[in-house]
Amino acid sequence: MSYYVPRGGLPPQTALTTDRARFTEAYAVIPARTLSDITASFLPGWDRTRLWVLARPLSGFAETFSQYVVEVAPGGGSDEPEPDPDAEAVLFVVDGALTLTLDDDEHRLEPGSYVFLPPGATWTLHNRSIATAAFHWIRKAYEWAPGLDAPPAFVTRDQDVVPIAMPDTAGTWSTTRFVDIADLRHDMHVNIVTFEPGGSIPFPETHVMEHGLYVLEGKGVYLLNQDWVEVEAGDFMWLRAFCPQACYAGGPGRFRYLLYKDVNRHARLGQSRLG
Ligand SMILES: NC(=O)N[C@H](N)C(=O)O
Repeated sequence: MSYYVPRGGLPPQTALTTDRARFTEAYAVIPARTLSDITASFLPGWDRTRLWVLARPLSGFAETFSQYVVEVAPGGGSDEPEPDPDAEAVLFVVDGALTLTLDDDEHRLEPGSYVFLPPGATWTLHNRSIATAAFHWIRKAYEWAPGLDAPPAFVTRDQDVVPIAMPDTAGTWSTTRFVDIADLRHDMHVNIVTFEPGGSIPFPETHVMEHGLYVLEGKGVYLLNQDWVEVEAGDFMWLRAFCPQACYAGGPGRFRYLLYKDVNRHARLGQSRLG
């Protein structure tokens, strides 16, 4: 498996400023080279760590998630990584080696490692190696549902999960699912979508679920609302609810992205006009 790893820095002064960056009512595109030193920030409680915030709720409670790419230098990390007791999270490692403690267990994470953390999980994360490590961190306020507990934490790897081919696509479009879709304790899915060259989403999927799409590998052309946008490894797309979406994989290799999606809960009701 190979995953794009942002390196920061700054584009050279000779670079053109035209790029594919977009911010519209329905979606945003953050091209890979936008993850420069200028747009990095730091977090309280984290040592020798910087991050790029790719997504966050923008208009009150209308959006559901936040997403970061986090870079941890040797000796860095956190003993108190998550300040919000309601936050659930997925961590997906793209570079280097990290040591996770989860309750009393220690896990060595490597590129492809995937961690689900329910709200209130007891965890720490450190880089005890001599090289920089990087991971994606997707966070959401967990929505409790009557009669259901929060799902348990787990650690797995992209390499160990068999992708499920979409029907009638001859295997050119598949999804690596890290949780059972029948497990309604989960209110978010973070999957990896893979297209072989020539694979496509051949219709404008339009649905209430929001998305964060981080391109891990390859390139493609993506329909976002009314616009076709070329995207490549390291680019991030933020899609609001209902944003129509389709794509063609560009080849010559696979086109893969990490996909966030909110699922399995009632739509919040608007404010009552009665009384
Ligand atoms: N843009 C996407 O990859 N969307 C997925 N098919 C999905 O919504 O599950």
